[in-house]
Amino acid sequence: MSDRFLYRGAAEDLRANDAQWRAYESTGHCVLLAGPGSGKTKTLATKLARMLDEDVEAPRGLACITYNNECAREIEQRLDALGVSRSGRVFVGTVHSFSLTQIVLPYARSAGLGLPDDFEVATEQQQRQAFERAYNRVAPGPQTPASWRFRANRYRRTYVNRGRPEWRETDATLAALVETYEAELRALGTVDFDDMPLLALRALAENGWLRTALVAKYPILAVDEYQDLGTALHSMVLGLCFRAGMRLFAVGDVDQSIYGFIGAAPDLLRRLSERDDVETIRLGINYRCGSRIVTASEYALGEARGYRASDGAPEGTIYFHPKAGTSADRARFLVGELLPAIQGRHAGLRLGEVAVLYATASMGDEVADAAAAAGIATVRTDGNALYPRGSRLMRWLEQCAVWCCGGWRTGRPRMANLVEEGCRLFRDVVADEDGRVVFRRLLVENLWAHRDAAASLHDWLADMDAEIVRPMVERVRTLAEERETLVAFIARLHDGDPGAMALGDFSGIGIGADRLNLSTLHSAKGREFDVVVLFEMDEGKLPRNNPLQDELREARRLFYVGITRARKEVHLIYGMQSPSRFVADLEQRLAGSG
Ligand SMILES: Nc1ncnc2c1ncn2[C@@H]1O[C@H](COP(=O)(O)OP(=O)(O)OP(=O)(O)O)[C@@H](O)[C@H]1O
Repeated sequence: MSDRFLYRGAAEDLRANDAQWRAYESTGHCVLLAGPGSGKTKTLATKLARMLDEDVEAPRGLACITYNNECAREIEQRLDALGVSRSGRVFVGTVHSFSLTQIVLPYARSAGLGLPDDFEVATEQQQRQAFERAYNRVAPGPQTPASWRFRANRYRRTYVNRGRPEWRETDATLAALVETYEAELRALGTVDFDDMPLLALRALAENGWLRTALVAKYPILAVDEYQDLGTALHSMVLGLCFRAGMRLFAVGDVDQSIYGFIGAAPDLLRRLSERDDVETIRLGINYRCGSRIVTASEYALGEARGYRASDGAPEGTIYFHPKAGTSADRARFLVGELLPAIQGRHAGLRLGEVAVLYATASMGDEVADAAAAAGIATVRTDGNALYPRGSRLMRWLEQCAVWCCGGWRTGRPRMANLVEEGCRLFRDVVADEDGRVVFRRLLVENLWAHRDAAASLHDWLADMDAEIVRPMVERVRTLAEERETLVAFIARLHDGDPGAMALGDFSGIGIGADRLNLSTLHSAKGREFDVVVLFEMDEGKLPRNNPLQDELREARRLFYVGITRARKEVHLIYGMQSPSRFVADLEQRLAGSG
């Protein structure tokens, strides 16, 4: 089969599942409501490939908005596997990058956004200082600027239409604080992350020609993880799809909404799915989890959804581990007793197939310490990781490091893929064939000259930054934040012992096959493992003490997301005297179900 039609082969997997097939065959606005492991990403990617081939004529294309860069990568990789060629017809990225690269950067001036031509994305330090100045001017109250900043940003994301009375009436102080803060940013000639969708929305709302231009370029808009994307994206969808004529293909799961605390509003997905002009399809089979884990997950959620495991799925097991002592004692139990027992049960199980999930990064410190003491390698995806795992630039550099540490000999990763991903990262600079040739030469020369696993990581990164990243980022404003991550990491290495971490250590970080995964529950979303250990599932930790109703519901959904990451085994570890109400409830219900 030619590459162009690979998706038709992949579509055969969907045929036996009536709901997936209907989504694949849909012709109008379609919303796919899909529980964990139900194949929503698989269906979405196959449908994207089909729409691109059959419904949209080149040079028009389609845009797919995802929750974060990690999800964008996942979709890009699946599209690659389906043979979707990398022309400029497909946009895959976050709502922020869509707003910035497709609307604000190209049209800021003609859409009358009042930004200087050379506006920049503010660094974290500039944002913090701008907020402190705004805080001093508005003098909102006794708490710290940091706590006001969190609330102000949530307010900004929630009330996106400043023309409506709610903007000022709901909380006049927060409205004033936001406006003063934004004015401070503009005085520096900068915008911040949250500005991007808001500015894009304003540009679209005020300029009919811009909506027309966007619909001409992207007649189809796909949205993944809709429940987590918030009000700005929803308003954009309403304007572009239900007024300007883009066709919508949206995917999400209200039960997996875990970002309400920063302004996501799962109800928007529900409302979308209830519209008369939308075909709503629900997927009911969970292809990931064993049948007992599917049952447990519904108990954990506290709602019956009628999901079932696929035919022939193994049963799966839930284990409860109440343990006396401190959380450090429980971490040592996990590493010293539980892990060997798990590995004993599953011959050949790689550590990368096991994940330890917890509510906050500090709980991960306990496990990381215990693992380090026992000589077990870990890979962390939480706020205390060496750097944010979501950073595309860092992930690309990791892969470059793998190449320098022997990949050049084994062909894993292939240089062609490094060039491809680099071109994608720096796409505003490496725009045409000539640019690609120059970029390829630059990359090959640099990596070839740095093939030494024992080299100092600090020096290697500093060289990569000076030779490749900085010159590129100076011309790609969208990557300013990514480079900040890199610069901060280089500074951290320098403040420690610059020679202490070798390139070989860094190249191993990205390859988790033999490393135990440590992650917050939030960062585990969308991932899957054979065995999941939920660590510190105590009342007061999940949920936190005295939760508000909304917080309690969101904590429950977080618990649900954790359980549904597992294919074969779920382990719950908690203090003997303080099990979370979710754990106690689950144990009782499972006992009752026999
Ligand atoms: N029709 C199908 N037949 C067989 N396997 C399938 C089918 N649909 C999906 N799967 C498999 O089920 C697993 C989960 O699919 P996918 O990652 O697309 O789920 P998801 O709905 O995005 O999950 P989550 O919301 O939990 O992240 C994958 O391994 C996928 O290949």
